[in-house]
Amino acid sequence: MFSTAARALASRSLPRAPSILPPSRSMLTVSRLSPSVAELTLDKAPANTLSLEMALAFSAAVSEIEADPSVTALLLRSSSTKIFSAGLDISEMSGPEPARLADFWRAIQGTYLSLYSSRLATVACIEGHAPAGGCLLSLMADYRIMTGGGPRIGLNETALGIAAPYWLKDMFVETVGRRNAELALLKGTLFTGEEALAVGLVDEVLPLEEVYPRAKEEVLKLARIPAKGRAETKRLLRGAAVDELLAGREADVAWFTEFVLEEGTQKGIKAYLDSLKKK
Ligand SMILES: CCCCC/C=C\CCC/C=C/CC(=O)SCCNC(=O)CCNC(=O)[C@H](O)C(C)(C)COP(=O)(O)OP(=O)(O)OC[C@H]1O[C@@H](n2cnc3c(N)ncnc32)[C@H](O)[C@@H]1OP(=O)(O)O
Repeated sequence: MFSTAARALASRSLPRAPSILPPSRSMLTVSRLSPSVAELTLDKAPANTLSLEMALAFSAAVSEIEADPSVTALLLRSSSTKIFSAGLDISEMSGPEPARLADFWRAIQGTYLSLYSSRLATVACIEGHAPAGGCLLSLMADYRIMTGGGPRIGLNETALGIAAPYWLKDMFVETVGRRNAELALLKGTLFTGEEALAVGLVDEVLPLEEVYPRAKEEVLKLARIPAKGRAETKRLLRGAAVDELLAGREADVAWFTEFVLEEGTQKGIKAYLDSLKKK
């Protein structure tokens, strides 16, 4: 929906090196809820983490869905009711090969560029945990419905000793407001559904069994809103943020790779990965 030039720039910057595997569709499934509504299901056990291949497959799937003019809306969900997505695949950042690490970050940027700028009406059905990059995926949607009680959502980067990139931080600030964002980002808060609703991070909270039916109902409703007006409104709301990342994409890659490759960061990443595996 954004300018053709911006789109071309976005796709030209995606990894093209021969060492990169082609996007695998086995980590995602795409189906139709109705002739005009697609459903994209994250299906990468055990935690739907965003590896390089997963991030590439995600953007490719969104672009493919968007390329079909009969589709006006998209429902994003997970095949697991326990984990929506556990965020970035931390093993991509542990002892990484620098060129792959840079491609990994370009691919993560690509997930944002593909969904946040989408012409489609988008709903995230968050039945399970959505920390960090999992929260990022849901923030790129237009509407979020989450399970109450157990699962957590939020940007916990600070608690892990890292910082969210500016484009993710900005999307969070836009969603929950400046003060709520400061409090949450500085502490690395992971919210329950009810807490997330109170700060505006999600739009509805329901018992698990009601989340998917309600998300389907909402996306089918949003699909009926006139597509052209919606697409232009989204461009007016989000275009500047998307253009800012497009213009500074490689600087953002440099920020990320330098930070991750530092010795101290590597020690922290390894310790965190080990703690996850020992759980
Ligand atoms: C952390 C340093 C990163 C440095 C980057 C530097 C700067 C960049 C800043 C950019 C922003 C980063 C955003 C991110 O997304 S970083 C990732 C943050 N994610 C998390 O902290 C979530 C970690 N996971 C959990 O807390 C839990 O898994 C859970 C989501 C609450 C679910 O718990 P549970 O149901 O108990 O499942 P398990 O914990 O047993 O997990 C199953 C399985 O999956 C592996 N796993 C989970 N999360 C990740 C992950 N993010 N990356 C890689 N692997 C992960 C976990 O180790 C288990 O594996 P095994 O079955 O083999 O034991």
